[in-house]
Amino acid sequence: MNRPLVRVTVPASTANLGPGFDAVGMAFRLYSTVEMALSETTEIVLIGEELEGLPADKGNLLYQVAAGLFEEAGLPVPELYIRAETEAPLTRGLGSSAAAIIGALVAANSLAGEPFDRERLFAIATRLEGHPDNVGASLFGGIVVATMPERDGEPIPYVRLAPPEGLHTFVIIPDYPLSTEKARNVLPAVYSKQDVIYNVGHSSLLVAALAQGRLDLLGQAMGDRLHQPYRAALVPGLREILDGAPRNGALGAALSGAGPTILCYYSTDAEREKLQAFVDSVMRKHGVSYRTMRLRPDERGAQVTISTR
Ligand SMILES: Nc1ncnc2c1ncn2[C@@H]1O[C@H](COP(=O)(O)OP(=O)(O)OP(=O)(O)O)[C@@H](O)[C@H]1O
Ligand SMILES: N[C@@H](CCO)C(=O)O
Repeated sequence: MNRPLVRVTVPASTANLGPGFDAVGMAFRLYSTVEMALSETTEIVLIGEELEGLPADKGNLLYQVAAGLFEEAGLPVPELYIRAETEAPLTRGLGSSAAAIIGALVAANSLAGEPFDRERLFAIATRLEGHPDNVGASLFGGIVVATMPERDGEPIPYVRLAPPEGLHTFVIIPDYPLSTEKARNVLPAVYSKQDVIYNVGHSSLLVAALAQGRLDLLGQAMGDRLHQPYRAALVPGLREILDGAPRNGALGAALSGAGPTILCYYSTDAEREKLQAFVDSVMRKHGVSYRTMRLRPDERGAQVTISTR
C-alpha cells in the first residue's frame, strides 16, 4: 500500500514516589509500542496476553485517543490501522494507560502532520489521564515533576530531571490487578492540616534530593500520608514492606502509582539480594503471588520511527 506507518515506543512509568501524589513520575526501560497508519477500514491488532480482552474496535482507548487528536486539530477522523504491544503489565501501577495515551497521541500527531508540539501533547494527555505524572514521564523520559495548570487550556508547568546516578529500582508486581479508579475511590475527600503539611515537606525534600542526587535522604523523603495509608487495605504486604524495606537494603520504598506494584530504590546488588529475601518473606506470609523486576530509568521518552505499510 506504501502508506506511512508510524511506530512509537513509549516507556512505562511509576508515579508519586510516595509523597509526590499526582505530581512526580519516573520513566522505565519497559516499553509499549503503538504502530499507526491511515487505512481503508479501521483494524486494531493487539499482540500478547497483556492486551487480551481489550476492545479491538473503535472503542479501543488507542483509537479513541487518536480520533480525539484529529478532531482537536480540526481534521476529519480517518480510518486507522493500529497495532499495539506492551512489555508493561496493565492495571499494576506502572502507567500502562498513560503509555497507551502517549503512544496513540504521538502516533496520530505524526500522521496528522504534527499539528501539535510536545508541550501541547502533554496538556492533552494530562486532560485525558486526569493527572500529569505518568504521562509526563512517558512522554519526556527521566523524572518529571509537574502540576495541573491554573486554568484549563494553559500549558502544563513541569520540570524534567535526569535520574540520579546510582539509583536502581526494584519492583514487586503482584499477580492481581488494581484499577486506578478503585485505588482513587478509597482516598478521603478531606485531609487534616498535619497530613497536608507532612506531605508538602516530604514531597519538597524528595524533589530536592532527586535533583541533587542525595540518595541518602530518599528513605525519609519518601514518606506519605495522602494515599498509601488508605491504599494499604487494597495491597496486602504494603505496610510491612514500606516499614521494613529501609532496614532491609532499600534506600526508600513506595507504592508505584495507584498500585499494587511496590517500588524500592537501592544502590548495590547486596542490598537488592537482602530486599528480595525480605519481600519473599512478607509476600509468602500474605499468600500473594508476585514477580520482581529490576528496572532501569528511561531517559528518552516517546520515540518515533516512520516506515511504510
Ligand atoms: N495498549 C492499550 N490499549 C488499550 N487500552 C489500554 C492499553 N493499555 C492500557 N489500557 C487501558 O488502561 C487500563 C489500565 O489503566 P489503569 O490506570 O487502571 O492502570 P495503569 O495505568 O496500568 O496503572 P497506574 O495508572 O496506577 O500506573 C486498562 O484496563 C485498559 O483499559
Ligand atoms: N497519581 C496517580 C497515578 C495512577 O494513575 C494515583 O496515584 O492515583
